[in-house]
Amino acid sequence: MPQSDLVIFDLDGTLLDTGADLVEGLNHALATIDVAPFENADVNRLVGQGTRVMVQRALDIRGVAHDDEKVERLLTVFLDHYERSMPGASKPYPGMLECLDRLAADGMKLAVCTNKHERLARKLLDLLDLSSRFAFVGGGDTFSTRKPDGGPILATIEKVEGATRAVMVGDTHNDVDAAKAAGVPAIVFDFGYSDVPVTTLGADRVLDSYEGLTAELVHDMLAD
Ligand SMILES: O=C(O)COP(=O)(O)O
Ligand SMILES: [Mg+2]
Repeated sequence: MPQSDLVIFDLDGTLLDTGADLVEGLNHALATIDVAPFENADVNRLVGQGTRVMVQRALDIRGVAHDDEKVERLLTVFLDHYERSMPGASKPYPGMLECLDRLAADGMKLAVCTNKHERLARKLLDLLDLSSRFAFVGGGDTFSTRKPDGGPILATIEKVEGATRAVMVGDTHNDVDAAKAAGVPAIVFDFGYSDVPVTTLGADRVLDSYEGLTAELVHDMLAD
């Protein structure tokens, strides 16, 4: 089996602009208990640790007391609505498809490591006709830990046959911290859902568009 370099992508805020659909689904769930809706711009303080944490954060921000049962009930309403509405307005960021094409043309393997439920991630990628581009897709419930732990990154590398070295591409501290914990170089995009300036995250490279993500950059980073 020839060795391939692997580029691991985060999903929400990195491959796909999913924020409006996540906020819409959240608002649908919150409306059932008369909690005021959020704006799309609030996605940065809500998304990142999976949908259960998104619901908990929303209730915390609104000052609504919650127990496991309340969170579970809202999560079920959210998931049902979100999944039925897919793909909604979720779409690739500009230049993403061309980027995947050129990395694959260079012989690189591609994978997804997201904190989104694996089922939701796979379904969304299927509906957008993107699944065949990835050698492996793992979600927040695929492994025993989730980002910012390094485990999911190491497990993703193991799952992709022939992959020994990888670069992680993401949008938040979860991605950079997970990459560091796994000993893998990190690239962050500045157009995603980080709640702090991405320049403070400690990534090896900060990019403002997919145009800058070239096979040459990945080779350089792996050679460093
Ligand atoms: O759904 C989330 O909360 C985070 O998803 P991500 O890891 O793909 O950014
Ligand atoms: Mg993300």
